[in-house]
Amino acid sequence: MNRPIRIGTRGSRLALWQAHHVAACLELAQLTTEIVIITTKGDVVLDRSLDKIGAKGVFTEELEESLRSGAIDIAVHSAKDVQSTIPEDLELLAFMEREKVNDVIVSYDPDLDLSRPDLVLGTSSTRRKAMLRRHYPHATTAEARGNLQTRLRKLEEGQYHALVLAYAGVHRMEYDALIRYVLPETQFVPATGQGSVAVECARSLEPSLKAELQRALDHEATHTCLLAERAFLRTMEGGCSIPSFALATFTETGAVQLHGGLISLDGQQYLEETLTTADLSQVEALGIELAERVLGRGGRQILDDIRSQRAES
Ligand SMILES: NCc1[nH]cc(CCC(=O)O)c1CC(=O)O
Repeated sequence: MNRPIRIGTRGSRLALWQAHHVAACLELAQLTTEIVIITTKGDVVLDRSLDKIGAKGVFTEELEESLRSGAIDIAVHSAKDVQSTIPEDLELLAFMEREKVNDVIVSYDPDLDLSRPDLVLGTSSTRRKAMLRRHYPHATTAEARGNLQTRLRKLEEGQYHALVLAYAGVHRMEYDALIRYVLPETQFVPATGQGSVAVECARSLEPSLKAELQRALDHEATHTCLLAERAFLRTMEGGCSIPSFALATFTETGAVQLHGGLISLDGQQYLEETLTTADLSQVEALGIELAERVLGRGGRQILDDIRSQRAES
């Protein structure tokens, strides 16, 4: 191809890091690139928490429109922000090698004491809020919307003692020096897709170009894990506003282990399951099975409770 690959991205610093990462991988494969910045609803509406904006794909919709119109060839997302079901005419072409998956606690205070009774932690994620209620019941959580830089400014202004964030974003933005604790991924199980970058394209993109892009960008082990996690998420009918969690990893013998579940908003009910398959063609079935078990053991009730609590607020 003799014209540059047009890479669509949101304009936040983390999104741009991801887009430049994609561009660098494509240039290694002798392709030329051009980055096209696209503003999404999630970037504009900053005064409401994500579960109140409600719509699926608040960070992805405008990018998907640009794929359809041909204004861009590929769209780059944090894999975590990609809805569990994407439109028929689009496809996820690649999942890039995953960064460390953990959530971390970030603070300007090097002596931050997590046991202080008046602890205020900034987060807008329903999963993190619920997990914090479970593991740090003495802590209060406060909304922390906006991009990483905005959240860090609020932290610096003293709106919270610390923020709970994904290691991947903190590291990519080079704020490692502010990390006070790395939360164990067995307890603070990450959101589906956390730490990976997803690359989306139109199904109609030229097949030979698709194959070339995939060779340059896709990380097979990450892709396999994300298929399991995303099948789980789809079956949970979740979206980012439901406090479900799932993490797939490879075992030493090359099998895929999926650990996932659901937590109630108050952190009181916690359902988790772990399933393993050595047959890598069955990882999506593994995700579906895990979600069905969680739903059957009381997860359906937790989801109904969350829906009725939301309807009241
Ligand atoms: N929902 C926002 C979002 N989407 C991806 C990341 C972090 C990087 C990643 O997981 O890929 C973040 C911020 C956060 O959760 O701290």
